[in-house]
Amino acid sequence: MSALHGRKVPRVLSIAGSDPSGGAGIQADLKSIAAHCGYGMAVITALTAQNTQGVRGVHAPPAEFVTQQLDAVSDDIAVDAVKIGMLGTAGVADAVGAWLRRVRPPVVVIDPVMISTSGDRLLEPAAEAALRDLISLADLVTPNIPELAALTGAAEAVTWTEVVAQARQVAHEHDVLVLAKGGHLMASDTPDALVSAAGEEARVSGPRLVATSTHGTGCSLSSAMATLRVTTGSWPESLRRATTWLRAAIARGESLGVGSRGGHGPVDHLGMLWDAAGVKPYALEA
Ligand SMILES: Nc1ncnc2c1ncn2[C@@H]1O[C@H](COP(=O)(O)OP(=O)(O)O)[C@@H](O)[C@H]1O
Ligand SMILES: Cc1ncc(COP(=O)(O)OP(=O)(O)O)c(N)n1
Repeated sequence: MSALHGRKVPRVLSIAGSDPSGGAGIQADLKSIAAHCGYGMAVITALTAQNTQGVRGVHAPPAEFVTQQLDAVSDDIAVDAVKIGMLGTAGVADAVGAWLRRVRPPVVVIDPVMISTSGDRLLEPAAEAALRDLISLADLVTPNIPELAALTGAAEAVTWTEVVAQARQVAHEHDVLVLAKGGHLMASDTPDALVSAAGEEARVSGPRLVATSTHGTGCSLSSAMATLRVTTGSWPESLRRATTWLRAAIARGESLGVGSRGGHGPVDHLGMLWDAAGVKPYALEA
């Protein structure tokens, strides 16, 4: 961490795809890192043409150019934590894996992005093996329920017990800590838990918010976890702080006025900070 005016600032690199509508991917990660007082950096693995309603197209850069971006950052800057999101192609996933083996930042979080909530593929099927290899290099992996099913080969979990069982299987097979997420359950609460091969290590839960502003929640949570792990040194404490923040960010997402044409809007990553700091950026009152 760098020391700035007595503060320790985590330098956090997001390796992910771009969402031009600003709610998911690199754009969500940078806002989430900033909301947790980190210095955010971004290596772009894919360009998507998407908005709050769905993905219209994906454009992948050559894998060599992803390596060039990664090296440009790590040759110059000490990376305290890395968050890996959408990888798109097998070539890009392999390039990220090769860099990770060479550089290995102290904290590595992988959000195994495969399919968006709108149902669009963000990882080509041929890249799934490369993604599995990457997971074994991570400290924490953060699959949602469909991603857990893809990783374990099981049917999608419908109960929290099934979620935890699948997360334990991933933890065992990849020797990694798993953040199991209950966002996709048909339940009145939304449990999230850190799961090792031995079982649940820490759980948080709260009532399910009646909200449409859930685009990019997985991206925002995983980059918050990467940043907070550097600051707190503890995964359970990172989970507690990240989910408390995320719930508030979901609750106030609608006030952004983004996604009001029938889509899933983004969360409000930074509004709480502005309120807490007494900053009044909006010309609401004369
Ligand atoms: N309606 C909701 N109310 C409260 N928390 C939610 C809601 N939907 C998702 N979350 C939270 O958002 C985070 C991401 O969860 P999830 O939707 O399962 O993953 P993903 O965004 O990767 O599909 C989790 O912390 C989950 O508990
Ligand atoms: C560029 C990009 N990366 C990841 C996602 C998926 O975002 P996620 O946080 O899993 O949430 P949903 O958008 O699927 O709800 C994405 N859409 N775009």
